[in-house]
Amino acid sequence: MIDKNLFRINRIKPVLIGLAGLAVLQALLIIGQAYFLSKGISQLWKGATVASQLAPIFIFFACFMGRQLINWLRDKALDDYAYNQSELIRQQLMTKLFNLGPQFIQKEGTGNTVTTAIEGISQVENYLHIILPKITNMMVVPWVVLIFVLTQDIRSGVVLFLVFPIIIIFMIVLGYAARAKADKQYEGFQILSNHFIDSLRGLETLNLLGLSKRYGKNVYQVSENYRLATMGTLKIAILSTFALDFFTTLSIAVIALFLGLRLINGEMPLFPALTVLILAPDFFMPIRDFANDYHATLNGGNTLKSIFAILDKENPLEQGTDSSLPLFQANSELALNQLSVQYQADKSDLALDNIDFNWQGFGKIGIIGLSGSGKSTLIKVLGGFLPGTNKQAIRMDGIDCQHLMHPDWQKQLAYIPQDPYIFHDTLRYNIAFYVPEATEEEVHLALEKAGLGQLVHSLPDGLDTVIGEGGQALSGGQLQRVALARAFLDQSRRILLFDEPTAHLDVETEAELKATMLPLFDQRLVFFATHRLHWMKEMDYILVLDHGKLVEQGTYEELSQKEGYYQAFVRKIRGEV
Ligand SMILES: Nc1ncnc2c1ncn2[C@@H]1O[C@H](COP(=O)(O)OP(=O)(O)OP(=O)(O)O)[C@@H](O)[C@H]1O
Repeated sequence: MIDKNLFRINRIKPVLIGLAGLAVLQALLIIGQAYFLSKGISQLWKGATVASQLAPIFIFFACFMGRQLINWLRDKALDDYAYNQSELIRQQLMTKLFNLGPQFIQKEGTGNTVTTAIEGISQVENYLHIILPKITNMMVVPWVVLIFVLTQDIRSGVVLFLVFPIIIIFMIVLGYAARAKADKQYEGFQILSNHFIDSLRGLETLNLLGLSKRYGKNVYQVSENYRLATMGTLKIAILSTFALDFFTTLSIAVIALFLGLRLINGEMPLFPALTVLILAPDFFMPIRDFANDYHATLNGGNTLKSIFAILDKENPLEQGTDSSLPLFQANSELALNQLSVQYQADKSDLALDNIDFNWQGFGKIGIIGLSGSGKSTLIKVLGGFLPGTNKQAIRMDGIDCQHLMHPDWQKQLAYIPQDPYIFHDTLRYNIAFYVPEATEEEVHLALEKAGLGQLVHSLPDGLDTVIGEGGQALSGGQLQRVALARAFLDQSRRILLFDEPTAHLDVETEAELKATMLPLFDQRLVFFATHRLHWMKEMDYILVLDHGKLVEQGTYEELSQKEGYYQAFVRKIRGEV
């Protein structure tokens, strides 16, 4: 019933101890309130004047105000605590997601990860804020009240004591049912998020194929399933609230009945009877509060569980990052030693199979092969997104490592894929992304080199024009130029990784872009994956991949003169075979 994950929150123990202290104080104030109210009323009943009862009435009000004050102080302290902790969890989650890399997000679904990181965190904040005081109150207040009731009237105390476990059992049973429903609801929510983001991404394709209406029905069905799951959770929540209210009200009525009968028979004086009667609802109040909010916070609890499940995931790229990696320079050496890559540990398929390759200094290395041959996978390994299967898969200037996910390495890289990521931000931010401290002149120079000079002048706000999703639309070629401008701006990034950068550009745009790109390759280590043959003439060395194997390597001249895989590939691409 009480979420174990809560105990993993930072500084939770002192907070729980503090809240328990406040709960004891609350309980004493509840008792004080009932005691002095009953005292005043019973004295007035006996004929005392109002003036003579001012002291108990005043203390009653003081206790009442004290309770409100404690609630206020507690809420304020918890506001800060819940906010700070949820921010901390968000940071931990983001760091973990960066460490787990793009493969993890691909597997989990972007929508799911985004929902967890954005919406989920605010649910966790709400959850912490609500659930912590409810738990401590439920653990403390009823018992302090019960001890006092026992001192006033043993029989009523026993009734309260006996009813309590029945209510707890009810809560547990309904809690399990609610959890099962909430899990289903959360699952529905995740499917809905993934579905929604996928639909948005594919909207253009769906429209082009005239399938948007049919797909709309699909979206409706997914959201309908989510609605049904939500209604199921609500039904259980309402049922459990009803059951709890019914049992607690019944118990209070039983106590009131017996107290009334004993009062009529003269077996009990008015003061203790009234005190017990006033205290009985307060005995049940914390558990009712907990149960009511339990359902409202189930999503927060579920999110916390799924966040911790992500945080607990073993970081595949953590080992072997201890030693620092040197800067890649003109005499540096990079070697791949029997590099193999496997996407799914449970499957035997290798995306790269025993690749051996040595390189010294700067230069341009073309990676060529048919679709699925492993070009992108090799680029991902070189970018540090994927590890090799063996511990010495990569050797950088004499340092062996299983992967290159290392800040020392990654800060030397510029990665230019087929669809470079453009942030919804200004053109300036997007270009100065690697070097935020770049001056206006430097940004302009990089833009000129990348062939974007004219574009900037035509944009409404120049460098401050917002691009990316929802901003000023740019063509595929212009987006590639933005990515190139990033690389031009940061001269310290000496390793360039291109993954089919021109794959979906037309021939003219590609030719223009090529002229822009080639000067960038000077004095850099360039890996250029493509299946467009004309790039190979510009390369110093070529790697030919086939089904994950490095089947041939050499200079353009060497490979062109040999009747090997490269020639076979060229013929295939030209449609000669
Ligand atoms: N995320 C992934 N999970 C599982 N398998 C993958 C994943 N990405 C690629 N693969 C598999 O790894 C192999 C190599 O794929 P890769 O994308 O590296 O080839 P490629 O040469 O870049 O292809 P293309 O030219 O079509 O981009 C393929 O068999 C592919 O199915």
